[in-house]
Amino acid sequence: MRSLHWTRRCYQSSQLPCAITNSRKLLSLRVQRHASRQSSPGFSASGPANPRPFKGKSPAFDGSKPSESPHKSVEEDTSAKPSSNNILNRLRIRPGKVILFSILGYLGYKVYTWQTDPYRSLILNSKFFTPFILEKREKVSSTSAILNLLSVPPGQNTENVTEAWKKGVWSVQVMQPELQIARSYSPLPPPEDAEPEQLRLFVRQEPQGEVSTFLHKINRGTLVHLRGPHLEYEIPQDVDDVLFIAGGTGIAPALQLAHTLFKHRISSLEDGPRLRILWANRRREDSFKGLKAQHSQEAVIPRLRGLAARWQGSAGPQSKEAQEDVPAPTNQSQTALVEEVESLKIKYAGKVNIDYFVDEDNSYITETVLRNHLTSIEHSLEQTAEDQPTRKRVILISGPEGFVNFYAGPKFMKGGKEVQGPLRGILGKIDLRGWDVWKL
Ligand SMILES: Cc1cc2nc3c(=O)[nH]c(=O)nc-3n(C[C@H](O)[C@H](O)[C@H](O)COP(=O)(O)OP(=O)(O)OC[C@H]3O[C@@H](n4cnc5c(N)ncnc54)[C@H](O)[C@@H]3O)c2cc1C
Repeated sequence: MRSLHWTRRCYQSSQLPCAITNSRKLLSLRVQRHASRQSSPGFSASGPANPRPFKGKSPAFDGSKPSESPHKSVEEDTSAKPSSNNILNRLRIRPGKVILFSILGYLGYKVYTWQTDPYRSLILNSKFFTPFILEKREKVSSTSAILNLLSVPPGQNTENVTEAWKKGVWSVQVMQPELQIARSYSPLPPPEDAEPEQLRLFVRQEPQGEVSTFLHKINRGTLVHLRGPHLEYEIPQDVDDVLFIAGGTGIAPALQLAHTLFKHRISSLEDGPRLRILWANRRREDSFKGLKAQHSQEAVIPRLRGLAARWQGSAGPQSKEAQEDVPAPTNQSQTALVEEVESLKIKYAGKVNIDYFVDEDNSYITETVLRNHLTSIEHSLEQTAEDQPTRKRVILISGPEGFVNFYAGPKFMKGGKEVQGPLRGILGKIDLRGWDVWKL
């Protein structure tokens, strides 16, 4: 401000040489001010101003390291704590690229594990639901049908299903796609000419039952999703006698067991174990043209009528519509399932025995019936085998929950798992002497 004042005074007095001298003074003053700003105390709060402000060497000019620069204190402070950005900057990698490569790497890993997952090639697996196509549905009675399912795509690995057939009784879960709920079903043994990728389910349609109704309503060609196999009972290798008490669709595991015992376990029929099946149905049509029930005389006892109602459990009475659907017995042929059951007796003559019981005919599996069967098995063994005390014997019960409870007592949930629970019911009253019992 002082120099400007001088300059103005000089012009006002028209003293030009004075003005030139003042301008020179002003210019030199400005240069000094600029120099002092360059060596500003802002860089060094307490230290003296740079004694050689214009002669200071810039690293850009002489190639010396940043530490030799007059501005080094600031640069050292920022590089002392390297941030991830600094590292990426030094490596010339942009964060966007890192994210992109991470996603690509993850997707690559997923594709690799999916390709090499042993479950992927299996027809069925216990982890995921896999698709099958409904090829055929054969009506067995007014309420039940056999569904033929084929795995898609064909040619998949059937190893685990073959293994399940060798072990014993197993099931698959079927998914109802809209409600996303699943129920268990026991596949029927494959017929002689069956494709390995084929599974057959014997399903009774429960009134208001979600999954069973879905399976009875879908059209041929519909995809059905299955998960399994789930082993329900591994048949002991050394079993000699099996008594199988089956209620309704509970015949499916009995046929599985026969398949395992006689198809996979024995080298000759003579060495094979003996299987006796007691099959109870509510309605005549379910086992029509099976052998006449042997115990119908004692079934006339009125008390027994109540027993059937007890094991029928949750299914409740048949609807009027369903009753009208029942074909007249005189026009009926042997059902597909009875045919299969009967064929066992022919194929494995002397080893397999089947008795039918029908509520409508007042024939029931009573305590007396059970006692008689157990006695007759023991009696026949006395005549055929000397080592009978060492024989391995098993009683299996399969059917609706009420049926199993009625004969052997309920199963329990323990620690999130289903356990057998104590033996109760009719079998709980009988001295079983060496027979093991398994509730399915
Ligand atoms: C290991 C295993 C193997 C099996 N194998 C077979 C097999 O081979 N074949 C077979 O047919 N079954 C089999 N079952 C039974 C099967 O899993 C189902 O329980 C059966 O099909 C009924 O299922 P759902 O979904 O149709 O009936 P759900 O919907 O579960 O209904 C069950 C019952 O409750 C009643 N109910 C449901 N909703 C209502 C309502 N709103 N009001 C009143 N009542 C109602 C229905 O009437 C029905 O009787 C097996 C079960 C197990 C555990």
